[in-house]
Amino acid sequence: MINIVLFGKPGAGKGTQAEFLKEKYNLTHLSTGDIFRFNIKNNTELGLLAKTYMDKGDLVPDEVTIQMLQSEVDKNPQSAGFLFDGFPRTIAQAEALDAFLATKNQEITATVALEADDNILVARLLERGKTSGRPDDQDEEKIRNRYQEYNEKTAPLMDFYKAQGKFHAVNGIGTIEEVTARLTNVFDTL
Ligand SMILES: Nc1ncnc2c1ncn2[C@@H]1O[C@H](COP(=O)(O)OP(=O)(O)O)[C@@H](O)[C@H]1O
Repeated sequence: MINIVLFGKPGAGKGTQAEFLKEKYNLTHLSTGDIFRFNIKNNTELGLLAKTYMDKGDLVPDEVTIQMLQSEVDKNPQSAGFLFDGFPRTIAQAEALDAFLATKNQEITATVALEADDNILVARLLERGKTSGRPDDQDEEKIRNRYQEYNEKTAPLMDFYKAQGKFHAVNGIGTIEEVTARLTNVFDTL
């Protein structure tokens, strides 16, 4: 069983690459952003709560996010492994994930980061905002706020996983196929 954290800034291409990787490696793809958006669409209590944070580009509180993620993992007891996308995004989430997996005699196998320059990513998100309908992609100020959240709360995770010897990075700039090939090279060593 392999459990991978797909890591990277907003717009780095995690969702796009996850679609391919989950098929090739037979992993259950869990995107916290997608799960929150599904809840917003269906007007659930969780969705209404998450929306107040997401629309501003703020992170949803840890307690809510951790609980949701754990319940999604528990919905897939037969899974051959998980591909976590957009989670963990804070040290508290990463610690909670380690503790939760340990209760199942599991662990994170590796964290694989997609790296790209902020200016390229902001341009990508504004482009995506034209068609995605996502409010957080349509306003440069909200996008900048997401990067601030990333720098303050998520970037420290790189050292967290490096300290465990689990951090790998690939260049996220190039065609989708080029980036997929780089990711596959790393996954095949795990
Ligand atoms: N692990 C998480 N912790 C807190 N908030 C989250 C988490 N994952 C997603 N979110 C919320 O959902 C929003 C969108 O996330 P996501 O779809 O992963 O897009 P992106 O990576 O492009 O920002 C985030 O800005 C945040 O508000």
